[in-house]
Amino acid sequence: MKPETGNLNKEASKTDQSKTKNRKSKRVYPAKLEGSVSVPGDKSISQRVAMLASLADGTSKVTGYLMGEDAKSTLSAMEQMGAKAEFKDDALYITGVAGKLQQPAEPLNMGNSGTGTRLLAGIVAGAGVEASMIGDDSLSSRPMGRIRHPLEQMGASIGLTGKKGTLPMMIMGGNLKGIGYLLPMASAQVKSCVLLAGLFAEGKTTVVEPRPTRDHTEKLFQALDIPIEINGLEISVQGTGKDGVHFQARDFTVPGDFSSAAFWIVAVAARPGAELVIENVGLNPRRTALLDVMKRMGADIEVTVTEAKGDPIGNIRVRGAQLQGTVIEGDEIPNLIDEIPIICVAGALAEGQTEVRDAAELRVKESDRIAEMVKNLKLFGVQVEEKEDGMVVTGPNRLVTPDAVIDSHGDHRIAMSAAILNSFATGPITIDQVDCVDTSYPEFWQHLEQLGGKTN
Ligand SMILES: O=C(O)C1=C[C@@H](OP(=O)(O)O)[C@@H](O)[C@H](O)C1
Ligand SMILES: C=C(OP(=O)(O)O)C(=O)O
Repeated sequence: MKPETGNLNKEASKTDQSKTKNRKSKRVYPAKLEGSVSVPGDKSISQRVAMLASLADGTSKVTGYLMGEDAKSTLSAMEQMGAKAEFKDDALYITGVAGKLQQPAEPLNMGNSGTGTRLLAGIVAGAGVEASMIGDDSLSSRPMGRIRHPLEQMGASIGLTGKKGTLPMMIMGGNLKGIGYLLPMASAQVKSCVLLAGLFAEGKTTVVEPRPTRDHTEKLFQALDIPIEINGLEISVQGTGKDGVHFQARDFTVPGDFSSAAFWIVAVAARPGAELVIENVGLNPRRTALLDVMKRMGADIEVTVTEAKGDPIGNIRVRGAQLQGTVIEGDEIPNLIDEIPIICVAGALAEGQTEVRDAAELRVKESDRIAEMVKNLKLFGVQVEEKEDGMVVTGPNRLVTPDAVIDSHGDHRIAMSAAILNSFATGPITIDQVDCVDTSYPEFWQHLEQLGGKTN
């Protein structure tokens, strides 16, 4: 995609086919990683901004938008429904449809993005446009029944034509009514889907979460003056019903993605003598539980807040140490859900046991992240025991690069975790299917080299 053109549709429809057929691989060498880096824009926030700015009345200037595949797919889908997106002077300008989405002429191709699919399903159902959604192999194996259930309670009709409640998905909505919904799992995607549908519905929609999850949707509603009430785990939005959705465009700054920073935090925290600064990272407290875990494990971490208005943004300084094992469970899990693969790498290097519990959701991410991490850790000689809802890693382990190819199974976080794992090992490793890294962190390999790594 040429950022200048702003027309993302054709690119998005290309992503899937090329993703499954084009199995790019990377050879990654052991290295001491250190220095300073600035990670690209937050994936969760970028996608929510794309959706809300596309619904708004007027043009929003967005700085720091993630140019990763997931954020591009979501923006393309919004363009297919009438929004205009244009890149100019390093910023993205989105002109919204003032609440009136157009019927897309073609299926919305969501690529690899669970967030894009589930959140946008709520908007599409609420807005009453008829649309179908498709995605790549990984996305087409992920559960969508979790959004069908509440959306159908609100009055939409959701067809899932995949074998097991999976994509392709047909959405027919409109004239929704507000509901009260107790979320069966801690999922910011399901919460956001219901709140976004609720925005269009007649009456009030309330969701209750079992554990606190990332609150970017709520924060963006507040920033856009969309009435929302938050009482602990209970969140309500007043739907506009027949009056239609109306809110004014505004400018957004997307901070660096903490989940991308996590790879470098662990790479340095687990290596005594290494030092790193990561700049301009989003520090929303529902995203940064990894920092608490790393501190518990003995890492030396210093956070400097550079922007305190709204969600804090800041710099993270990490100094490496010999880590100690810890237990990660309960309410902490949703606030580090995407960081668990890389936490398991820290566990392999830590003294004693690192135990991950209550994380069965990992089995329905871009891959089964429990099974894939256990398999990869074992290949490197790590002592690890798989559990239904997590794993127990016993360390410290001397990591030996296996004489095997690591398959990412199309999962960006598995590919990046394997690269960091091997940075502590004995020789070069080949990681297969690395193109998935572009979904969240297209600059990852370049940054790995900038920090002293070697790849080819
Ligand atoms: O709402 C979001 O932006 C996300 C929520 C989480 O998924 P779940 O809601 O499925 O837990 C997370 O894993 C995903 O990377 C992004
Ligand atoms: C699970 C993830 O993303 P999504 O669900 O949006 O595909 C992730 O980025 O780790």
